Amino acid sequence: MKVLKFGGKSLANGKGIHKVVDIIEDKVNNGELITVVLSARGKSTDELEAILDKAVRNESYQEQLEAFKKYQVADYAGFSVDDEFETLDKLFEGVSLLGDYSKRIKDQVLSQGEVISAKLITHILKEKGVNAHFTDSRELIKTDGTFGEAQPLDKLSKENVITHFKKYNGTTVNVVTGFIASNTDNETTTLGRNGSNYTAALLANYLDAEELQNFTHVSGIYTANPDLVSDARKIEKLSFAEANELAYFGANILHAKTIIPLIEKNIPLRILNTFDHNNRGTLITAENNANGIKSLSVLENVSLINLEGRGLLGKVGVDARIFKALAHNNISVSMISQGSSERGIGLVVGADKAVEAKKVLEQEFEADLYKRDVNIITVENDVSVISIIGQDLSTFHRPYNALIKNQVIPLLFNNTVSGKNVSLVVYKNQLHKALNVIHGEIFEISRKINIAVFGHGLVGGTLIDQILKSAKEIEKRKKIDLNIFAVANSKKILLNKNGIETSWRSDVKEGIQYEIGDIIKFADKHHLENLIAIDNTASKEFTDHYITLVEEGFDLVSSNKVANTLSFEFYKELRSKLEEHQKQYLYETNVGAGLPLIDTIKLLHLSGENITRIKGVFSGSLSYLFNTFSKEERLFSEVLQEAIDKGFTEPDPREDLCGNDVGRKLLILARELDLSNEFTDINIHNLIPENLREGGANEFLEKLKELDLVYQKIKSEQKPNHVLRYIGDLHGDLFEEKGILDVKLVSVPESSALGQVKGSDSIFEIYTESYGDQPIVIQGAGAGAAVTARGVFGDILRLTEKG
Ligand SMILES: NC(=O)C1=CN([C@@H]2O[C@H](COP(=O)(O)OP(=O)(O)OC[C@H]3O[C@@H](n4cnc5c(N)ncnc54)[C@H](O)[C@@H]3O)[C@@H](O)[C@H]2O)C=CC1
Ligand SMILES: N[C@@H](CC=O)C(=O)O
Repeated sequence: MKVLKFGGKSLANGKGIHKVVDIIEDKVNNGELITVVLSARGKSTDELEAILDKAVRNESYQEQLEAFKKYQVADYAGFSVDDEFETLDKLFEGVSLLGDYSKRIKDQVLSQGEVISAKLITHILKEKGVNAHFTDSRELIKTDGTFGEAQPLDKLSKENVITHFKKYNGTTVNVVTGFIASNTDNETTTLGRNGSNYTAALLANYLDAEELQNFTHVSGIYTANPDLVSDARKIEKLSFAEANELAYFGANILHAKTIIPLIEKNIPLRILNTFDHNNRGTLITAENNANGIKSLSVLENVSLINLEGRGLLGKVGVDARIFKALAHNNISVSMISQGSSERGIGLVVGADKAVEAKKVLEQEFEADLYKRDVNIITVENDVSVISIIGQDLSTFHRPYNALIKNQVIPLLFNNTVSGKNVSLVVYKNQLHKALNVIHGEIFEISRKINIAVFGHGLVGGTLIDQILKSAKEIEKRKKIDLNIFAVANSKKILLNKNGIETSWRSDVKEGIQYEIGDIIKFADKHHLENLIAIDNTASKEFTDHYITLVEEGFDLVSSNKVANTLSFEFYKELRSKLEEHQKQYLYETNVGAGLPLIDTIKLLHLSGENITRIKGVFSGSLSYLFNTFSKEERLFSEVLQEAIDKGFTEPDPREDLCGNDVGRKLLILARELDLSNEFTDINIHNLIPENLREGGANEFLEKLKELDLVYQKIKSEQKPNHVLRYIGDLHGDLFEEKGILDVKLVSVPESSALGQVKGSDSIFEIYTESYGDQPIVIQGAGAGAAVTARGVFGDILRLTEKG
């Protein structure tokens, strides 16, 4: 015999109830021996409770009661539950008159939900020719007299069940009311919330059932609640011990007490979906899983009570007093954690008990509060407990670090000594994000990295295309899901929590106006984790948002060099904010575009290698300009225009020509060596003649030809076999506070290392103490959207590894 239990959602009007009847019919037609246990339909129990509350306040409840009745008989001609409705009318009338009701009355009211449900299904089954028998569990399950949470009297109940099932057996399908029972005076009692599951487990136990099938609206037990974690996976098999842990820690389709009767008789429990009944669901048996399972469960309606006081230090019996006082008032503690100094003790209790718990503790510790041994007892209401079932402390650092990185700081955590379970208390408004972060970490599911791209010009646009093109491959190889949820220019933003599409260029035109706070709110609203902001602008204004972004949990990647070349004070402030919030800032493309320069210098410096000088052609655009102009008989303005058209220059090419861009790169390298130079310390040879320095970029571009004569003269005045190069040179005593930074145009022999540089290549000569006169040379394309975007992409991937 199999016991089938159907929950309220399965029995709701519409699709649900038909599915339930189909499942029962199918089993009967297959010759299976079954017993059916039912909950009240839809939200009937909650509705009956709500009507009761109105009645006791002497408010009008008739309309709600009529709606309840209508729902129960809807579409079922010939089905009558007049007796139950009459009972309800009388009970509500009495409660309304008295302005009071007892738990006994409440049990009588609520029990009608199950009775109506079982009667209806019996009626429908009979109409379909199934030999169904309505079975009122009050005649079978006998309990003690604790109304609202009665305990079954096993011996008596078992005898009743066996006698009943001897009489109604064979092809008869007993349709049993769940949740309700009666005491030895035959008064109605209930088994507490989730009581229908308990009824089913008791019947399975008494009847030595082969399996208990619990039909719900979900397809089994998941690694986390799928409503909160979209990547949650179904668990195929669980042991009772694991199920028990899950049940205790809030997996609301399991309840600890329902498992015990099954464990006793080794009866497998299968969690199934009424709406997808071909799915095999989750099977729970006595068999232990070799690898153990991991799952996240949540207790949402809890409060955190904190008892704080210096005087608790070393005092014996403080915990005992807490537990005794709370237990005396029937308040259960689901979690406790205390500092080794015993100065603070945190307890988790049900949210509905928090006020009472605080009062009880204040009474218990009245004298200690007076003596200031206890300073304060506080209640934090908006919290939830996440339990990582199957987790021990050996690998807990991974989800924990991920939480901190995502700015979810647990208020309290504890673990079990035996068994595997770590629980954390987090603020409720961070629950969704916390679950997703932990889930992504503990399962080998792709870790989602949520990226906001600011600036979608040459570099930004190329980067977005590169990411979209490689995202699938990266997910396959590295289990990282790169999700671009925002693309913005200075005015408009395109937002999509599930990631932008390849049509982003046209979509962004339809974007909305925004302020930086809107992106932060968007990320918060959609619980986006592992946030990275990418700055592909050349804007000073945008760098004003860096600190806010870091404070709001974003890592930063930037091709924009401005932030690293503002005042040294800002440079330090940004780094201290990054440290404070455990965020990263990567900017490999700031010097040398896609070349691995910053990383190399950082490593050399960190490993104690003394760098004595860095010299070279730092600008890709000016490299192209002078390499080409020196070699070919062409106009300076024509070659310059070519460098602009190839995307080598800054958005405003004057930034290259005036030396600022090379100056910035030099300053960035100097600061990597812990020098505290300011931009004003750089000696820059400005390539723009003074008469062309005023006015806007467009005006300048119209006058490019005026540069031709100037540079033709410089070119012709060189020594033979010499070429022009625009170089950066960081030298001086680099162990002092500041180095010497020069940016200048030089004429060098064509045969020298600098003289041989080609195309838009940059060359960096790094002199160190160990390498002596032979510098480490890094050379390659120093500008261009594709190489730069690739460098930014590299920084993003580096960040995902650090995470
Ligand atoms: N082109 C190259 O070879 C290299 C460029 N870089 C850096 O890459 C950055 C981007 O360069 P390009 O793509 O060539 O410039 P671009 O002019 O093509 O693109 C810049 C984009 O930033 C947007 N923007 C400007 N202010 C903004 C703000 N406040 N908020 C949001 N968006 C804003 C603009 O609307 C534009 O879409 C620059 O900082 C540049 O120095 C770095 C290394 C090499
Ligand atoms: N404009 C810059 C681009 C890279 O930083 C250059 O020419 O090098």
